Amino acid sequence: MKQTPFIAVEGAIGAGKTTLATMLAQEMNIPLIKEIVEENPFLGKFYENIDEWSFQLEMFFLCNRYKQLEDTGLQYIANHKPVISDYHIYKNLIFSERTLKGVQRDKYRQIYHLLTDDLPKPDIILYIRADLETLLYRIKKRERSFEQSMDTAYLEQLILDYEEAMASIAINEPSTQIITIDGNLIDFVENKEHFVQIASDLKELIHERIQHT
Ligand SMILES: Nc1ncnc2c1ncn2[C@@H]1O[C@H](COP(=O)(O)OP(=O)(O)OP(=O)(O)O)[C@@H](O)[C@H]1O
Ligand SMILES: Nc1nc(=O)c2ncn([C@H]3C[C@H](O)[C@@H](CO)O3)c2[nH]1
Repeated sequence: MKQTPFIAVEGAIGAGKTTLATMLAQEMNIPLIKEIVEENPFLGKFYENIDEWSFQLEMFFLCNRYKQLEDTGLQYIANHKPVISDYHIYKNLIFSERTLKGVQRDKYRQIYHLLTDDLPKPDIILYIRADLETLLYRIKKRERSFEQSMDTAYLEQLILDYEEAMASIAINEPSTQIITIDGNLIDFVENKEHFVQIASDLKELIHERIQHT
């Protein structure tokens, strides 16, 4: 087991991944690998017409994350340096299995495995589990214009897909440790004690992993 962990923060849209990953990177003084959102040319179009734009959008996310994680592997993981990201590569499949259909979905799956099977995978996932009401509130609060017309059913389904995906990782990748955070009750933005607790649990887990190396 590696001593220097690769940590990923995950959760459905608006769960607080970027916020928490940024706070932890600062607290632990480790580099942050962050999703590129603002420069994404397809997101706005995608939310207007999912069927029309899903393939371009999913491929765009996949290519960007592939490049980022390839660089992360070379720069940090190969040199045993800890790092935290605000996503797990697996989220590409969580989304694409919902948004793509037929031949496009089959082709995407093949490309996904070709590109990602040998990429570094996180040792620890911080999974922020939040319900529909919480996510809708945060998406509204964040005010990204293209997300305001998001179909509630899409988000509701995504919450279920995330639950399934985390359960599947827990079974199929037993070396990956998942810490689940109750995103409805734990407010690491407004409540300092909540953040301190998350950081302390994470540090303890990292310490335990080192002890068992
Ligand atoms: N625990 C929390 N309590 C209160 N507000 C929060 C919490 N976490 C995040 N927020 C707020 O919710 C909004 C969404 O957070 P953030 O952008 O970190 O989510 P995300 O999971 O990275 O989103 P995306 O899936 O779109 O990448 C932000 O305005 C953030 O300040
Ligand atoms: N379809 C689709 N596939 C992805 O892999 C993916 N990753 C993130 N997103 C959406 C959620 C936020 O609106 C916004 C920022 O996270 O982008 C995605 N949408």
